Amino acid sequence: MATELNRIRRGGLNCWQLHHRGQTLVIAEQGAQVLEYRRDGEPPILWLSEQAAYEVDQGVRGGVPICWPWFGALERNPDSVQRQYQLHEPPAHGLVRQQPWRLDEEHMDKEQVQLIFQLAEHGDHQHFPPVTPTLTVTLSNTLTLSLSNHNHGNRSVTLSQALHTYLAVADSRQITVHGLAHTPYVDALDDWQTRQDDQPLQLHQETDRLYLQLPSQLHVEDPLWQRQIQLTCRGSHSAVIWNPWIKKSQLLSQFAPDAWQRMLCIETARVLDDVLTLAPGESHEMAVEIRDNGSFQP
Ligand SMILES: O=P(O)(O)OC[C@H]1O[C@H](O)[C@H](O)[C@@H](O)[C@@H]1O
Repeated sequence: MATELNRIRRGGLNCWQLHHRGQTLVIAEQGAQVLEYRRDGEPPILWLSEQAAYEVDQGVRGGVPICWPWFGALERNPDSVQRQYQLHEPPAHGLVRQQPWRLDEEHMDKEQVQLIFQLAEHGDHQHFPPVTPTLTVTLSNTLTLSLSNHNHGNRSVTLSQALHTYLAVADSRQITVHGLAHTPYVDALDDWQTRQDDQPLQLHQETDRLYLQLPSQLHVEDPLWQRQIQLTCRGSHSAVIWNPWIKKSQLLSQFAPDAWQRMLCIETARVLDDVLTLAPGESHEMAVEIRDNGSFQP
């Protein structure tokens, strides 16, 4: 099929659907949230909840929500991030997941398509720092998401952020994540203690870890789907790995009780010691390339 970009509706949300080089990508304007990424005839690369609600003012469970200008609970962020906001009940994962974004630029050729999204109503939000976030989505035979920030104010700004990537897996109990051994992580489920493993990660229970000092490449081996997904990161040395497992799944919105078996979040981030400080006039780019390497030798 030739390259095609169409405006579509998913429930109450305006979205863009892109077909290019045997791949399909769907992006909601709300939150500039990538919802789907798949190769024709193959299992999806990104996980999207079968219970997803496509409603205005509600983040969609799955795909790649953008967490910005803080990640997770604001009170768990370093003081340099927290002190910039005086909010009564700050929402988890910042301020832009439910905001309208707009497609500002599109560039297409035979090799790749690039879509550039900007926040639509940046100036109207009194709590935003003087920083413009931009999401650039590049689809070649891989998907690259790049979140850039430009400080247009006259004071330094510190923020935390994440591309909260939900990967689809055949069975989360069977996968192995390479690249995490000997890397310190903060375990959000164990009193925020710092730990380290000497083996590649395999999941046996609820997992919520903030890895620091990461290498630029991680690999997810999925023996049942006989494929390896490679994540290559730029402009980030931290990532959050999350799977809610059995009990927590029952508390989550838009999440089937057994959906934990079909997903794993690897969230390219700037968190904890890796938060991002931008001087006036400074810009920064954090990107993740998601590549399906196909089959691998176990
Ligand atoms: O339910 P949400 O606000 O989308 O957050 C979903 C998850 O995001 C991250 O991975 C956090 O580390 C988890 O603690 C959190 O539960």
